[in-house]
Amino acid sequence: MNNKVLLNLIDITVSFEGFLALNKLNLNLKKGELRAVIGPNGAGKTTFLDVITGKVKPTKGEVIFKGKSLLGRKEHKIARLGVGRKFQSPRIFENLTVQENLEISVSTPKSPLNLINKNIKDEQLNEIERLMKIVNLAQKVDSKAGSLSHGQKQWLEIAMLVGQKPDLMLVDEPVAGLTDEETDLTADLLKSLSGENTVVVIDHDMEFIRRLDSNVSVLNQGTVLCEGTMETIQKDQKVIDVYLGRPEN
Ligand SMILES: Nc1ncnc2c1ncn2[C@@H]1O[C@H](COP(=O)(O)OP(=O)(O)OP(=O)(O)O)[C@@H](O)[C@H]1O
Repeated sequence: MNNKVLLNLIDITVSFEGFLALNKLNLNLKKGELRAVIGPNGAGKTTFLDVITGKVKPTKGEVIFKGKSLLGRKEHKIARLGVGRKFQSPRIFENLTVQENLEISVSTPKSPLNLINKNIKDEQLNEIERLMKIVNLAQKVDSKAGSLSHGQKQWLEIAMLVGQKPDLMLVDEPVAGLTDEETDLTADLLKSLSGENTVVVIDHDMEFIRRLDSNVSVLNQGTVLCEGTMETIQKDQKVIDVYLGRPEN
């Protein structure tokens, strides 16, 4: 892993008709880093992702990605610059096979036409094989994506995201609704992707976050309350008061 900063959020404020969803949020990410972002409901986690992807325009502040400001850029331009996002519920093509879904993700330009024309190069087929192994779906290549378990659908979508080779992967609540075993496998998968990939993961499941073994940013009321290893944040009284001390955590 190198120490190059990939993403820099500086004093980001987002106001929704006067309500501050983000309030002078500062956060830096290094290339190759895996970062967990946690915090109580309404802390601003989704808004934080929305600012990076360009869905929400900050009222104040600056977002620097690969040395360039993202402010004022359209969502698709930011995606093209190398920001990929996985939403909470899988957005896969249920009627296509696992292989076909991955063919779409690695095809350039991205279009189902490339799939219909079987416009897939050898190196892309190799990449698909590699991705299927990473997410443990090699036995399911010809299965319709719709027939996969919820966990397998999540992994397929993660593989599709990796296949697009983004410089930054944003992963929103990947383990909601997964079994304990699937949750552990998802943590191991995301861990294995870091180094090569820079990954931000948002979730509420503390066992999952612990297993990621990454640095954690705790958001509260639109700002970073605490940052550090799981050990560090668990001992922080502010974090205990606003988040970890609550019975559901
Ligand atoms: N478009 C909007 N208009 C007004 N308020 C909004 C809008 N989007 C979000 N908010 C408010 O901003 C705050 C932060 O919301 P956000 O969804 O970012 O929190 P979160 O940490 O992702 O919460 P959760 O864990 O529940 O998903 C919340 O109080 C929410 O109600």
